[in-house]
Amino acid sequence: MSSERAPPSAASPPTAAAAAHTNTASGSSSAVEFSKGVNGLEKVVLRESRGSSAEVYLFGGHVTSWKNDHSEELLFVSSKAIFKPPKAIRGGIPICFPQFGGLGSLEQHGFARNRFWAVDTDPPPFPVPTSSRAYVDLILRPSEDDMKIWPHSYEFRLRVALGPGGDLMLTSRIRNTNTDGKPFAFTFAYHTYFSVSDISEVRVEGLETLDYLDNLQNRERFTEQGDAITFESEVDKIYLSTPTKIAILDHEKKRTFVIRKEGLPDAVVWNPWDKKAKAMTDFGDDEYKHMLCVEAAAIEKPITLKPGEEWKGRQELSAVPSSYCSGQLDPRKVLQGS
Ligand SMILES: O=P(O)(O)OC[C@H]1O[C@@H](O)[C@H](O)[C@@H](O)[C@@H]1O
Repeated sequence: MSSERAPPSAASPPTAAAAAHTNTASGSSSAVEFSKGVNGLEKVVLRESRGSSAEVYLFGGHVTSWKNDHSEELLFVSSKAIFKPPKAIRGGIPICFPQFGGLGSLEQHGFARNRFWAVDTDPPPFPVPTSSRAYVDLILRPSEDDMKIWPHSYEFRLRVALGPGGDLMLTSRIRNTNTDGKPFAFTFAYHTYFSVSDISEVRVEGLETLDYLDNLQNRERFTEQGDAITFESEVDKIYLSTPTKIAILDHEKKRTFVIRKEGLPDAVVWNPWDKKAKAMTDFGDDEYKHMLCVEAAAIEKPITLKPGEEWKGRQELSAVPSSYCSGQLDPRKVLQGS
């Protein structure tokens, strides 16, 4: 197993101010910078030399921004998002753990998204080194109060990395550290809110013909028809045993998002549409038109870990220009290409 050299800031103390640094010699910003975000919440800014960037809040271990090298925001965050604990931030990439949705006794989507994470100053090495200096390692461990609602000891390590080409990679490593010999089971999702020009101009490729559980119909099981998925009303589906690549084609923006995932067999597709949008206090009435959640997840078969065991779940996002409108790009090639 090869070991990985940490970038200077990843080894810095977790206090934001102390860890922030700037490359004054070149005048350019450093790859990893710690600063204060909305309402003084601590955040980490990742920057790649070609101009792409990402932001991660320690509250929730929550990615709130991912920009390409033209400084275009690729994730949706609601203009009404409340950056105030304990409510999870509306948009970006909330982490759903140890429970997806209402599938258990815990609060909706579990508690990881509204806990304060710490910077992990000494993460165990990855088998394959991250090919970027722009990354940060975070860690979540249970508090005493957490143990009362979910009586398990664990270490949840999250690496957020920005690749040289602007790809955004999230790797979660969850280890059972119970000392009582007990296994635990959990469900999980990277609840990614993609920014889209107009939901009615968007299609999702890669989920056709698959079985799904419809959250709008008591999670009854259905089979998707052959056509690519388009949107004209509320949707809340858990697609099962999905391929490792899913594409979101935004015709109007001429942009395709590609989601690559490992260890996450399921994929949730969610858009609240107009009625639910109005019912959410931290979501603008018309904002449903400009977002789509496609969530790499492990839901149908919960992950079980014995003490000492570790699970890894990874998602990699890229945004590529597409000329699909003019018929030059076959969406299937997006899915089949490497
Ligand atoms: O409002 P929350 O808790 O962030 O959840 C938003 C949505 O998240 C999706 O993942 C669920 O499938 C939906 O059922 C849910 O409404």
